[in-house]
Amino acid sequence: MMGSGKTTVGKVLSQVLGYSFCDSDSLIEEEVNGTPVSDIFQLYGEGFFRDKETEILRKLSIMHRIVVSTGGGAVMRPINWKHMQNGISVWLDVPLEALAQRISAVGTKSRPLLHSDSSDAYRNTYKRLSNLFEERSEAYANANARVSLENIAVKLGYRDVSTLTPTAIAIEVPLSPYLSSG
Ligand SMILES: Nc1ncnc2c1ncn2[C@@H]1O[C@H](COP(=O)(O)OP(=O)(O)OP(=O)(O)O)[C@@H](O)[C@H]1O
Ligand SMILES: O=C(O)C1=C[C@@H](O)[C@@H](O)[C@H](O)C1
Repeated sequence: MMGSGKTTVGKVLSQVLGYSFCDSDSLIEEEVNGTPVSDIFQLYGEGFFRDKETEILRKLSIMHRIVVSTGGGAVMRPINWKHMQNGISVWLDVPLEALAQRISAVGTKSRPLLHSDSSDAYRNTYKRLSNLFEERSEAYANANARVSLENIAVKLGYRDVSTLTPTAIAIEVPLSPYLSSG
């Protein structure tokens, strides 16, 4: 989901593994001459963005030793799963309240599916995230692994998921069954 920390945690994970890191949104922006995602949506529409996203995921899927942060909506196209299944997919499951807090703190301008001029940024963001999550939760569950911030917080004895650092989250990604020791 948007704001779940895919980029932040993904970068830490790539450092731990000694892999390179790529953010699919950034690659799409580069391909459209440095146009920000929000402008791509506005100028060319979501369908254009989604086609670029699929093409970028296809290219990334043949690369090795790389951690990819995808856009939160990539899970909705079956063809994207075909590409993602060349690697190990991880669902970073963050409570919607925490997502809405993070996103409304920085504003929704760069996130076209959440943006509104509502005066109550938290409530608006929470409502839109809830709708998106309802549409997507089944698709997220296709991931090879789910990393639940709520579960990590309970395990570490924290009351609030916002106390969890990106490193504490990255080390909970259950990759050992997939990585060879050689
Ligand atoms: N564990 C964390 N603790 C505190 N803040 C965090 C944590 N993880 C991410 N953040 C903050 O939340 C915001 C969103 O994080 P990030 O950009 O990594 O998410 P994302 O899943 O890549 O989002 P998007 O898909 O919308 O680009 C950033 O401001 C980031 O600094
Ligand atoms: O969840 C989504 O659908 C999106 C997430 C962002 O990373 C971008 O890919 C775009 O804003 C759409």
